[in-house]
Amino acid sequence: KDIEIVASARNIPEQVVTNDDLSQIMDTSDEWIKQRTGIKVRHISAGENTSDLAINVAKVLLKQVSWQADDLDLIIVATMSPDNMTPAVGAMVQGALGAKKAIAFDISAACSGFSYAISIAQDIMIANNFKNAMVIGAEVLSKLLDWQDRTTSVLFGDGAGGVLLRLSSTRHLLAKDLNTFGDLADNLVAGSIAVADSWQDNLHHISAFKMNGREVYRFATHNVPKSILSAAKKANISLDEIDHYLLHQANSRIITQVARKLKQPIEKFPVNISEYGNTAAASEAILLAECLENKVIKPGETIILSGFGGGLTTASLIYKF
Ligand SMILES: O=C(O)C1CCN(c2ccc(-c3cc(CO)ccc3Cl)cn2)CC1
Repeated sequence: KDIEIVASARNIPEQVVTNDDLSQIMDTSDEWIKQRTGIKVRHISAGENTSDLAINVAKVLLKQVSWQADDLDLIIVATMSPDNMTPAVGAMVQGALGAKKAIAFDISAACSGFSYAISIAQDIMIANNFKNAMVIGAEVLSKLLDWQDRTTSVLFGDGAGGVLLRLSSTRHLLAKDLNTFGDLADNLVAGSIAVADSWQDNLHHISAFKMNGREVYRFATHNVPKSILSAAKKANISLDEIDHYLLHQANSRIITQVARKLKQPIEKFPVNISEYGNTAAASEAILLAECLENKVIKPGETIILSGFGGGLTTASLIYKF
């Protein structure tokens, strides 16, 4: 028993914010952002919250298959920017679809979240003999950013993507390598809700994104190749047998460095960061949906999905279409 990806979709806010727009409100430049990150524009919510993007993805996914909403057994949303502590975005999607049979919840693993969620969906589906699942990565990071902090706010964007999974008798998810480095947790923090000194004065304040960019960058260049090699070993395949490397779109220079470290041609590494910025848990979902829609990924080909970021975490999945 295994899982098979049978549909993919993405939903991106219409509003585009350019690097020049940002240089009007903080001390940065189109040149610096493009050169250091690869980002040209990002899409920023004009009022849509994370659940709105996730529900849009869910509806497009169901349109692609003949399933009804109440055929769904499981809905998992990976997000670090939910609408609420409760209800979960997953539950809001379940309610909006009327998918009454589905159990639905969120998982929080930042930029590794989509890969963690697919891995967890596979385990739950096999353990419970669920026939299908919907897995979505959705973020409205703009609500968490400090738009005066040029070291973080220029890097991120909003968006959502997702897949439908079906229980399958043929093998597809050849290996998974999930890791958490909690000792490095403080290097990427967003949305902290502090406790007031005296309980009746609770602060109702959520903290903005804070990142030790140098440390997270170093962490990624060191641990992403390790995670990919570990997954390839578990799948008993060589790196040359992987047709496409879909890395979390955190920074274009990291992608180049990982390709060089793994001695794999850069053509195997699709990049769309120039259009979206870093969309955390939505990043891999959007990239996967685009690569499937543009037929970059062909039937029978093998890909690796590799997420890395907050936690700190890494997560690599090897999937054969
Ligand atoms: O000075 C420069 O060149 C700066 C140096 C710092 N940079 C960084 C640093 C870290 C990230 C990052 C973020 C996440 C969060 O999802 C996950 C994974 C990564 Cl590797 C992205 N950019 C930008 C260019």
